[in-house]
Amino acid sequence: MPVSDNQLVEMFEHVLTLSKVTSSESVAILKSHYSNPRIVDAAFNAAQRLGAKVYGVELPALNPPKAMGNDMTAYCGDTPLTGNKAAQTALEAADLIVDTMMLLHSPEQEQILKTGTRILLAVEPPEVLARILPTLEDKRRVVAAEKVLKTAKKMRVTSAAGSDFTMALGDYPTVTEYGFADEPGRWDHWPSGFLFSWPNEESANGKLVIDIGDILLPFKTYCRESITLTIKDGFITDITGGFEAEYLRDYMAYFNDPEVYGISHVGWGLQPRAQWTAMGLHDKNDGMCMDARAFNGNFLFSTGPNTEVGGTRKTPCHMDIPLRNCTITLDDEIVVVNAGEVVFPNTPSE
Ligand SMILES: O=c1ccc(O)c[nH]1
Ligand SMILES: [Fe+2]
Repeated sequence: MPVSDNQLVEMFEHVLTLSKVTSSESVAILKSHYSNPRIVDAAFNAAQRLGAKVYGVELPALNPPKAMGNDMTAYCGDTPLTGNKAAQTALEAADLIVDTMMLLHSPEQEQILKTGTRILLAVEPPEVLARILPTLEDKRRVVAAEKVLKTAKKMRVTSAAGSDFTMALGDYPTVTEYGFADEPGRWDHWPSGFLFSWPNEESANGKLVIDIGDILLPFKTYCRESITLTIKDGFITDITGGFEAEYLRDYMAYFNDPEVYGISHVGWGLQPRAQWTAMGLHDKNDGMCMDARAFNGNFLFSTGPNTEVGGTRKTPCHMDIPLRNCTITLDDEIVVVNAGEVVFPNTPSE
């Protein structure tokens, strides 16, 4: 439902406070013409209320010739910041950047983070920002899971639908998203509440069944008939099923790039306030549907680029695919999700 301007400013004040913004800091509001002006204004006002030095950086939009649709997560790589050294310098000067235009996981974003600048992405509709307003409990829950994932050497994912997928872990970092950027050099996304890592190169093998009701992003569709993916040595080698499989095959083939079939980040959702059903209540252009990525107990896997963690796959085509009812096991013994229920670390869901 509609969120008032006043509530929006109060929420930004809450999240910027959790992000440890102080009156001795500078806050840059990064925007483009397609940013939500109400979010831009609320971020400006909230940062000023906290006494920070606030400034805006506006970048002209970039429309890559092969990009389709309006979901910014669909097409990774170059961004409106690419090549704009002056703007990047202005952004690196900030202690915290509120990104309302979506730098995604671009190389420029990584360079900015390396200077110690914090980045908070906020592009979802105000109703979603309100329903999944970050809390310290969100951080506690996600960080508790991070302790388990970051020491794991192997992940196995199974499901009654027929998935049986394994991979080695450890070569890439673990990334947490709990909704606020409270540590130097941290990127986070409000709203969120999940964590992920990447399979060691060429180690992902097996079968993943995208079952009825599972979600395909950026299509923003609930699968109506199952799709079976065969994965060999880190790459999808076969996509079978009916119409949904044909649509996915056609979309990925459009990029004419073998790297689109690479398995990218893998992890699970830990946000009880995110709902599997939420996507069905929004238009496709309302945002990127973080409910789908964060709902409690999903297995979220993705395809395509892995440059943000030093990988070599720079392909622009990025799919995020959250599955329900999976069992995720780490190192053959620690079950973190059992048939879609978060079971370890045992943390009370709100
Ligand atoms: O918050 C996000 C959004 C998209 C994505 O691919 C990862 N994390
Ligand atoms: Fe992703």
